[in-house]
Amino acid sequence: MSLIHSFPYQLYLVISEADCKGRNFLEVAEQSILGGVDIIQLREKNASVQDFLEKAIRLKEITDKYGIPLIINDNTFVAKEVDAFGIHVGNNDTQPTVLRENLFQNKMIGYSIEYLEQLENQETIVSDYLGISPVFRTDTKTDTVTEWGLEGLIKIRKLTEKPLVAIGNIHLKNAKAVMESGADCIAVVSEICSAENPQKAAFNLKNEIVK
Ligand SMILES: Cc1ncc(COP(=O)(O)OP(=O)(O)O)c(N)n1
Ligand SMILES: Cc1ncsc1CCOP(=O)(O)O
Ligand SMILES: [Mg+2]
Repeated sequence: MSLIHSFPYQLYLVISEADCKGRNFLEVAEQSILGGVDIIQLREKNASVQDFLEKAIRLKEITDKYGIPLIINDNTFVAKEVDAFGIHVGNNDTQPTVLRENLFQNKMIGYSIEYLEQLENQETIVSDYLGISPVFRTDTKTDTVTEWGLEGLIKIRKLTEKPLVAIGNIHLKNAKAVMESGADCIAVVSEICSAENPQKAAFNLKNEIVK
């Protein structure tokens, strides 16, 4: 299957209220957009469905204002309710083939790669981009399988033409090396959500990776 969506994004913010450490996550999101973030994923792992939905509705007002795509993590109900641009799923979530057949035909689907064998499965084929997860081990998400490293990323780049979103412990100092290893886009949580100045953090990252 050819690509459903093109992927003209280089800087991807993955955000939750908790990751913003007491700051207003909507303000962090807006500042990040002003700094150069191209696409945002709302990833609320511990919120109730109602709370997740309310957060998504408020965030969608901001992403719509700036024409930035909003991706919802894991939750198909929230993604449909807010008419999100897309959804990101991993091995323990509803699978991309099921999403494509049911209600997500025209939405962007991101799929996490934790095992090399996944590159040959049907889930990869129907997905719009692959999350290389994680490139480097991170305290932000500890239930991970493979730390791909730059070597793993280089290897995956040779095996697929799908857009690759690298995620996991990516910061200003290693962002360029990650892009040079074959990523099309870097995704970050803490580099922006924990930054003293999220707009500046996004701006600096974008400047570092833009080709
Ligand atoms: C861009 C991006 N890549 C990978 C992930 C991880 O997704 P998943 O493996 O489903 O883990 P959780 O995020 O659900 O904990 C991601 N969210 N975004
Ligand atoms: C959601 C996710 N998926 C793989 S690693 C990760 C968290 C990345 O967070 P950080 O950018 O703070 O390392
Ligand atoms: Mg998931």
